[in-house]
Amino acid sequence: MNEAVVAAGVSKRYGETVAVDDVDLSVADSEVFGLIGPNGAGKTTLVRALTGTTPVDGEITVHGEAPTAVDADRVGLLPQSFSPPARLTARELIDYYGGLYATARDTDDVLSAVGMAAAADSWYETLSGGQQRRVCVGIALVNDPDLLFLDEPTTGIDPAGRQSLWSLLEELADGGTTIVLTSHSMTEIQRLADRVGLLQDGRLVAVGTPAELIDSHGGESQLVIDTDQAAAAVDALTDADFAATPGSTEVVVDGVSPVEIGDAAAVLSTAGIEYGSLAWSEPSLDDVYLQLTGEAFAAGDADSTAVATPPDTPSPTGTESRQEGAQ
Ligand SMILES: Nc1ncnc2c1ncn2[C@@H]1O[C@H](COP(=O)(O)OP(=O)(O)OP(=O)(O)O)[C@@H](O)[C@H]1O
Repeated sequence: MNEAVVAAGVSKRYGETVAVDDVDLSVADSEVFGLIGPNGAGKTTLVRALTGTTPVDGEITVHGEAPTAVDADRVGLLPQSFSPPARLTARELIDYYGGLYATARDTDDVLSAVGMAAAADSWYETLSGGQQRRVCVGIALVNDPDLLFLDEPTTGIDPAGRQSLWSLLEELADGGTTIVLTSHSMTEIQRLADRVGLLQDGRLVAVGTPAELIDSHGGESQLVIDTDQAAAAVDALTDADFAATPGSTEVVVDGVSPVEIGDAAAVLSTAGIEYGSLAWSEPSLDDVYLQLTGEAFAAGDADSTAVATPPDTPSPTGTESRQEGAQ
């Protein structure tokens, strides 16, 4: 398989700050590579290095050439901070940036692909933040690149808009476009990326497919039982060979497969233990991120978990999700 991007021993210092620290990385043709990591980890600096917009130590090739020498018609870039002329309409901006390339996609196609057909004739400065970001994504796509760098493409875009941009990026990826994207949304990365690299303090500390990373660093699936009889529940579950640990009003059972949820419920019923809900979750990229960075997430970006409620008990108290993501 051909490599679209290869970085070897790439480092970047800003004075005393080591923004990128000896990173080796390769991205194959048609691959979607996601870069994750805390604020200040070096994601933007690495994207800037790979696109030749900042000089670095080390070796980088893009389509076999130095990033500054590569054919601009083949590469698209959405920087993290990008402010196109404010008093041009969305349509004029797509037209304008398209005119900078030898060939460009049809302006109306681009506008509709990024969900901006209806507001195409509004000045950029009058658009909402999310609409502005959509226009910027459109600008990055306008030359129909076969290699696309997107630095936090969906920041500020509402959930429906994000879903449609994810579909758009999936279509591009299915069509063979190589994509390097950064994101703080683990949902986004898990959905889009074939492989993921986690940067921390400038170093690439883990690389792999989402499944590989979850396998190595995500921990086990968990069943969380909401009950006032935590100690008795732990005793009963432990006797039945479940790995149960008590909390104040809950019991956490590690390593429970979906088919074992019913067995755990039966153990509780047999022991006469009342509970409010059973919430099952499998490890996700969020858990990998938490494990490797030691950071905690803010609320938001919840995905689904399976919840079972016993008969004749109060309504469930809610779901616990291990797929909460920082946005
Ligand atoms: N132009 C600059 N001058 C000085 N320091 C910089 C500059 N750009 C980035 N840095 C520093 O380099 C480090 C990496 O920053 P970078 O923007 O690459 O991180 P990031 O992972 O993209 O963060 P975020 O998730 O907040 O976007 C940070 O410590 C940042 O303060």
